[in-house]
Amino acid sequence: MSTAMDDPDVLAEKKDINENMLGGKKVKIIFVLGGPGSGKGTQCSNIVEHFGFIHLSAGELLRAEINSGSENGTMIDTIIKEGKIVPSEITIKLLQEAIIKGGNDKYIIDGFPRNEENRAVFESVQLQTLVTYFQLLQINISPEFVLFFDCSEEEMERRLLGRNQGRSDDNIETIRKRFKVFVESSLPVIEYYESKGMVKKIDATKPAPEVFEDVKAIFAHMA
Ligand SMILES: Nc1ncnc2c1ncn2[C@@H]1O[C@H](COP(=O)(O)OP(=O)(O)O)[C@@H](O)[C@H]1O
Ligand SMILES: Nc1ccn([C@@H]2O[C@H](COP(=O)(O)OP(=O)(O)O)[C@@H](O)[C@H]2O)c(=O)n1
Ligand SMILES: [Mg+2]
Repeated sequence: MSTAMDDPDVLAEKKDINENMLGGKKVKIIFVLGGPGSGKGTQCSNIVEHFGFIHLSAGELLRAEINSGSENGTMIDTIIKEGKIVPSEITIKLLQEAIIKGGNDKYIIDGFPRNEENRAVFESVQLQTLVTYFQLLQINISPEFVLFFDCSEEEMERRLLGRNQGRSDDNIETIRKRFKVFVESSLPVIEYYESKGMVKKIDATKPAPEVFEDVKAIFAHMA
């Protein structure tokens, strides 16, 4: 019986993905979590520079989606301004597209999963991905580990108010809402990974170069 999987175009695309993007290697994923302003983006840039990962920021992908004028843009914009979490299907689709486009075998994903739904839907989509169309993609279902930047709210607030990137959510009213969402929805995800012994916690209140020394020690052990 002939299926879509036998379509020559589909087969050619699968072959390209396998040969050009992944070289038969498993795709490794590390989640970088921490409150708003804890320094995720800053340290991810350092990790890219020193350890050859591709950095995907869920928040940046969502902001790019707003700016691209996509049909979901207005809805995403409203949710971000309220400090709430965008439906997982949208964020995961953007992440998956970026992973496939990235053509690398190691990714640091920053700001994701931000709630239990993010985590559960990502796992189920990865499972489907493995057994259906992208069976050659071998994306691991669970991250290698979770890097958690632990920082006080007082310090995070100071950093966000000084970030000056013109973000619609870096105002005191939205910042307070984001802190609440972090405590109520994101910390439980970190606790979940902690219960599995997968969290590497870093004191992120220190100056950025000192934080990177601790990050380096973790990644050096990985190599
Ligand atoms: N360790 C640090 N100490 C002081 N300021 C920092 C530190 N790390 C990052 N920053 C600054 O704080 C702001 C938020 O950092 P960012 O990396 O964007 O955090 P996140 O992605 O977690 O929100 C930025 O203006 C950044 O330059
Ligand atoms: N997994 C995610 C990540 C971000 N977001 C949204 O995007 C906003 C900005 O995320 P971000 O990671 O860029 O923010 P920071 O923690 O870097 O300050 C969040 O406050 C959410 O509204 C989301 O809905 N789901
Ligand atoms: Mg960020």
